[in-house]
Amino acid sequence: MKIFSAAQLKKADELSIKNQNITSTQLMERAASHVSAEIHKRLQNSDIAIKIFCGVGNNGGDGLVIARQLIEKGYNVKVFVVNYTDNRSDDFLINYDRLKETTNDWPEYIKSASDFPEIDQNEFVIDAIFGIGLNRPLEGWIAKLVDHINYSNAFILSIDMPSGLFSDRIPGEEDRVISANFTISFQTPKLVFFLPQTMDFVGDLQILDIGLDREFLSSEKGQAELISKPEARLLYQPRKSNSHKGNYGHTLVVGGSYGKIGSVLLSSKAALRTGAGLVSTFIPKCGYTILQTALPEAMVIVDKNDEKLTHIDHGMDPSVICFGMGAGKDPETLEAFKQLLEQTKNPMLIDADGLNMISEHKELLKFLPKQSVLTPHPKELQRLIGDWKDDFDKLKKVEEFTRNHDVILVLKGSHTFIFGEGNIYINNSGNPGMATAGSGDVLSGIISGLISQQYQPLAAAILGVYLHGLSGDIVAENRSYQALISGDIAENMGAAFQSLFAD
Ligand SMILES: NC(=O)C1=CN([C@@H]2O[C@H](COP(=O)(O)OP(=O)(O)OC[C@H]3O[C@@H](n4cnc5c(N)ncnc54)[C@H](O)[C@@H]3O)[C@@H](O)[C@H]2O)[C@@H](O)CC1
Ligand SMILES: Nc1ncnc2c1ncn2[C@@H]1O[C@H](COP(=O)(O)OP(=O)(O)O)[C@@H](O)[C@H]1O
Ligand SMILES: [K+]
Repeated sequence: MKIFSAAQLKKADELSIKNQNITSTQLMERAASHVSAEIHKRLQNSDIAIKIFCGVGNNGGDGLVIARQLIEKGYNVKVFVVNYTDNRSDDFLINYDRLKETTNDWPEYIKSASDFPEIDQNEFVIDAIFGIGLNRPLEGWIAKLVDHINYSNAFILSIDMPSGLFSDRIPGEEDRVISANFTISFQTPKLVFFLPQTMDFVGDLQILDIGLDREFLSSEKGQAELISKPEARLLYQPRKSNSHKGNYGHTLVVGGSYGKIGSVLLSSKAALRTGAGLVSTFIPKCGYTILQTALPEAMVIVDKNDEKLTHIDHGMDPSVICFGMGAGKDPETLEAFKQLLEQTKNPMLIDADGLNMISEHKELLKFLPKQSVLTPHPKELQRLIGDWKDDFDKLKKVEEFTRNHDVILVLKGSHTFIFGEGNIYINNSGNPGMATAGSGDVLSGIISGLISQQYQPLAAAILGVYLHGLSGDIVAENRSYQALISGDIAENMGAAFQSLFAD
């Protein structure tokens, strides 16, 4: 699903009104009807007290329509107009009149802090104060109202955006933003719903299709693309029945040091479980018995050195080399890594200490094979590209980096971002149970396993990240977040592949 900017969404609204020959009031009615239907489905005529806070723009207009429709269904609704200005949008005014025709319990006006209503923690608050029209931080009593709502501990549903959240910048520390439990947003998600600095304001997220112009939505380039099952499915390449292991490539996993052989084991197992035809490992001697015992399906070649990598003379022609997990940064390992980079022409996957060595020796960047996949977590990224001002600045810097070095970059996190070929992809699978040692090693193996099967590196990164999260989700469902360990993610790849086509 594409992610659009506020300006693009406004354009989509205008085009839809023109091409569908409807008024903006009708579009608002349609959008808000979807929301009230959704609320009705969940509340099932409960007698919970609903307080709806409406701004005086179109987000407030949505709130008024939702109020009217819920009142018509018999819900216990109280409407408050957050009167931050005496100007009103046309559709606010139209829907204000319509609301008055529906109820004698007219909206109350909030013009200062003394007008704030009490909000009980058992009530249901609908936040329709500001949507994508917010263009400056909330001030004075409106900022206080946001605190008042947040501190009430009531359940908060935000319409389109949590009020106070900008669609194109990070709020400052002093800025007030509604902390929603649930956000229902129109047509497409907004980029800030996925950034680490702003995602917590959103709560659970639901996107409602309000029937905006299809032609525009499909032809316009988004700011980013959200990767869920339908998008991941499109990248999948079926296996031919008339095939053999040679068709699925050879993944060489290079890494490990004394006490960290497990990382190579995790990556190698993940590559095999993802479908690589052959998997070999190149490790220090101390890992030989461990690997041969724990993973008999993999071949093992060892370094001359017992405890670290010093000469990576693998003598093979692998489809892809996955480098760095547990490798350490010993000067001899650094030298061996440099030679490996110089010798390798195919795209590589570089993780962990591979990334750290590049960060400390930026001259290595020029030896990176084109279209290699780098998989940093945020700390590794900071070592690689330096500091950033905020998450938007980070996106810009990573885009520049991937362009300058012709690489794919997988920025791991609760929503992993994939950068490549001028686009940003945001992963929508995964869960906090995956915040556990070694889950990054498993991801490296999965992506490498896909590259070895001739997926393009960018497609391998997107599909690999999605499947990794999906596998983690299936494990967490059966075992809980706490009990999930990274080996489970690799073991469970079968269920992830099956689930890709299950519905
Ligand atoms: N046809 C349409 O236009 C549709 C619009 N929809 C709704 O319309 C919303 C956008 O509506 P608007 O463009 O009216 O904008 P908002 O309702 O988000 O904001 C209203 C106005 O408040 C002013 N404002 C911004 N920041 C402020 C601040 N800090 N303090 C005081 N005033 C401030 C701005 O002038 C802004 O236009 C969407 O988020 C969505 O909820 C939906 O009904 C779908 C259809
Ligand atoms: N809260 C979370 N939600 C979803 N995925 C997560 C979460 N925390 C971590 N992950 C995933 O787990 C992996 C952790 O990788 P990494 O930090 O390299 O760990 P390690 O070094 O232990 O292997 C990444 O793929 C990341 O996206
Ligand atoms: K809102």
